Amino acid sequence: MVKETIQIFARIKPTKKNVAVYSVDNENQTGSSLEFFVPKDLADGFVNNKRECYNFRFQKVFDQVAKQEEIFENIAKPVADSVLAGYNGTIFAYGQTGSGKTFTITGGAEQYSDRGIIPRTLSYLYERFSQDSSMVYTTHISYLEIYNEMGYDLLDSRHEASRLEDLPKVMIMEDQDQNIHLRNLSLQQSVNEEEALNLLFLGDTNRMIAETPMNQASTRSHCIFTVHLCRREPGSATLRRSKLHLVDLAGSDRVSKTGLNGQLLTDAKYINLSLHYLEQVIIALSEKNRSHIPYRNSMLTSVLRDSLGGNCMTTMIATMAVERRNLEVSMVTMRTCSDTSLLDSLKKQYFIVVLGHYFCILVKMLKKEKKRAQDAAAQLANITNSQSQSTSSVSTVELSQEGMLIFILSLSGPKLSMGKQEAFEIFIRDHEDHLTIEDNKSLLKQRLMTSRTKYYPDNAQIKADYFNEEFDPAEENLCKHIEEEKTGYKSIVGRLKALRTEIEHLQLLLERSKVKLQKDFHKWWSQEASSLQVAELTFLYLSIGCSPKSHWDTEQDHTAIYTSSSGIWVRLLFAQPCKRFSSSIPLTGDQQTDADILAFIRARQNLVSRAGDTHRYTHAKNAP
Ligand SMILES: Nc1ncnc2c1ncn2[C@@H]1O[C@H](COP(=O)(O)OP(=O)(O)OP(=O)(O)O)[C@@H](O)[C@H]1O
Repeated sequence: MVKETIQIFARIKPTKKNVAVYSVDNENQTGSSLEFFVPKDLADGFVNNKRECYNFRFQKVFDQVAKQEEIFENIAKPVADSVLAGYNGTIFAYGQTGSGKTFTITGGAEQYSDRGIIPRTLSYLYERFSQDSSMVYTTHISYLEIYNEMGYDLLDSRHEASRLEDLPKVMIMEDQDQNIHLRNLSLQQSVNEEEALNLLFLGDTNRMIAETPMNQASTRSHCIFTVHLCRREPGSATLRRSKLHLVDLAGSDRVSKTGLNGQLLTDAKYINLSLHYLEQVIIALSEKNRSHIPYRNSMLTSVLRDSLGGNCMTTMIATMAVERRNLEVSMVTMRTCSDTSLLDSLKKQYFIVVLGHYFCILVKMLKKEKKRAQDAAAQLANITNSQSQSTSSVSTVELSQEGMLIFILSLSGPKLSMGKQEAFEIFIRDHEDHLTIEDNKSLLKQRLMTSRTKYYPDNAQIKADYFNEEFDPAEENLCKHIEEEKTGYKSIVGRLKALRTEIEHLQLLLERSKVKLQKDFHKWWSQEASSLQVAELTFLYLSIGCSPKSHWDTEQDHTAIYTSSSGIWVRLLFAQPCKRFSSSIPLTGDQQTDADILAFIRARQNLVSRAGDTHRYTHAKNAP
């Protein structure tokens, strides 16, 4: 039933002003293509100094006029059908912020016809249930939000009254068979379309929305609306379960271009990182024979793990805005999406590289031949001169016919034009008398044609012969070496990219740890403050116990030195600044001996430690 596991469509958001130049070709049998023309002198910001024409391929491209119904019929209905047949399915909307992801997945609020994929799919599913009396269907709905790598249940009734950080987080659990279970995510039964829609609306009101420079109501999180379907024949205990994930991904903002900062910037970093991991998973899935799929890198891919690839039907809708100012980002979306789907294009690129390499070799060969032919021509000119000076000697030419022909070839390039061929014939005729050429002219011509075939890659035998005869092994080694270097650099670049991603990940973790540390510190400090008061009292008591000749010195803000009359000193470290214990404070108290004072300090050490470990006695020894 499920033929293609990953299908990628493109949808272009209606735009009235400043539309970029593009064309859609849906007539092609192997898919649709979307071509963008980017003139070099685009005035409003995007300077294109590379190509002018960009072509991307998709399963189908839905241009600006496409209605929601058309999107449902072409994209969502086949996936819903496969879910009804018992397979898992996933539909994503991927694209720049403000490009129409939410409009496509959930729909617009202005008119009934703007209903998106979710309400239409629910409607379709319940209609199909009612038509099929041979099965008993049960549906449950879950609505998960992933915001900054944390999962939240959008159907949790505490959402409205609580802050996001106070809500229970959805945790990913994995059983022995590597099945994913989500703790704290509720599954709510919906017996009809109306109940399912109510759950959708409840979840939508709880979504994380913020105003960004690109979209007034931008979804800052990935939202996964899942229909859990269970069907069985009446009277049978055998259940068949399937899931349909309808995913509205957060917008792929270019942080440098969209002027984000603060929380929005942090959001964007999380969003881009998780989209990057999703992209890696989709690329890995589309590669045949790939054993490891990196699902665990992000929460999004972990949650969708059992509904991507394999028997599941995965559909991606690349949404894009085609205003000229959005062109650069839209092209990133297209590049991401079209590359992931059309792995063939990678193979084509590889073929082009190989071809390019072959042409390099060809050019080198031609240069060598040209040189040989030039030498031969010079030799010929010498002989002709000496012929005209001495007519008695027999005319012999050391020039190989091959070299001669190649000389002519080098004048014209691989395609010998008629003009050049005539010139060649005239050249032969003029010099016929001076040449001792065994072959006649027609044979010569025939050889010329044979020689030319060497320059075309279609005759493997000739090519092999030629390479054996003519190819310089040193040059070949050099080429090999350069290729190896190139491959080495490519793998280094790949590793660096992976490292950058890793660093970004670590930075996010670091930021999270910082916040946690700050929280912990505040908690610790409030407890500490009360115990400090006890410690302070102890210290005052200690200072009263000093003899008049002894004194206190503040060494730094947090340390003070007590020096006794006989020169015994103790350095004390305080959690709070202790300026007020300077020697100017008049000391009162009993005349105690140094031994008394040390015994006093020792006796209170436990007390002070118990008071919060704020005072630590670092030294207690005789002064030098
Ligand atoms: N095909 C469409 N037809 C009419 N209006 C559209 C279409 N696509 C998008 N819009 C409108 O464009 C605006 C932005 O769309 P939307 O909120 O769906 O973008 P988004 O990609 O989900 O953005 P974000 O990632 O920031 O959440 C909305 O007002 C929406 O109604």
